[in-house]
Amino acid sequence: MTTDTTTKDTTPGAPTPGTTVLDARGVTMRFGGLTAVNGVDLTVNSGEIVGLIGPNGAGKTTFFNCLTGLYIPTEGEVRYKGTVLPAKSFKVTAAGIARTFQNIRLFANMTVLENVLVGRHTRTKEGFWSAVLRGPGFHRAEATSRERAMELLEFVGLAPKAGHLARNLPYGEQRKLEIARALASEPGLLLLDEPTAGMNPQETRATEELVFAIRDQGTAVLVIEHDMRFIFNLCDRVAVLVQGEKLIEGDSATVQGDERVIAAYLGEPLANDPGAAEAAEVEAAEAHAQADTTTDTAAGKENDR
Ligand SMILES: Nc1ncnc2c1ncn2[C@@H]1O[C@H](COP(=O)(O)OP(=O)(O)OP(=O)(O)O)[C@@H](O)[C@H]1O
Repeated sequence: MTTDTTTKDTTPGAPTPGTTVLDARGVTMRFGGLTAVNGVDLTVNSGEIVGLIGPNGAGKTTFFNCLTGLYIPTEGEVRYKGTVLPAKSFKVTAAGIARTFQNIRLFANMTVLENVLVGRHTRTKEGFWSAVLRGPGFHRAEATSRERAMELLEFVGLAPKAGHLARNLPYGEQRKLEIARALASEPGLLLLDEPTAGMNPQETRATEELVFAIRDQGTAVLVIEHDMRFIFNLCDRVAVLVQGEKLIEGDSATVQGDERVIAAYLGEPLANDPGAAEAAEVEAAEAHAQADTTTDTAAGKENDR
């Protein structure tokens, strides 16, 4: 795996830096009466790593699910390279968006190599009969897939463990394998949902290098993460979700220094935030009740005399 964090892909056919890969507009997702994501706009350009942060329950994973066809947004539109995405996750993967999940979802009893090969299926043109009859076309395609899968394992540093069962890998390597499997579909955009959750500092640092290398190979990245140091080191741009709405978006320095972001993480009420009116009402009611109790107590003391 290369650890060069500065070079950009200059091979022919690589996307022009700065072109829009993902364009999400007004994405809203409601579950009954709960609005988990509310009118969120977000773009990711080629050559970029964009971070999506926010407190627990802010709507980050729901937004990811809207991007990958797992959920059909109640409102809004998601375009990948200018085309509106189909509302089926396998079609979204075929279009060029791959993802990893918050909780590792590997095929535990398959080998490391087989897990990556599963990720290749959207890029394999051989059909059902070819697989059943196992003709020369099938064997050629299988050999190409294995070669590409081994390249990816080399890239993430797991080639020596290609024959191991996935369940026997240490945690950090299982996360790497998930990334390799996602890359096997040759995505133009990779969505990572909490890629460093449960990792030690060395594993987190290695993941950072891996994400830079993925970006340098021409894949744009959108990443959800709670580890702020990781996010602010890694991302060109960071968007903050709070209670389903985008609070702010900017470079790491801007977002890190924004008082509203700090307040959102500390749980302080924000000016103009979605729950501010209700919080103010509750506070006023509590203050009123407190005042009544004080008066009653004073009056009681008066009557006791
Ligand atoms: N399938 C669902 N049905 C009903 N409510 C849901 C569903 N999925 C998520 N929610 C709710 O939507 C809100 C946003 O949840 P979501 O998991 O997207 O937040 P998050 O920012 O990813 O949180 P975390 O950082 O804890 O993973 C939460 O109130 C959650 O309970």
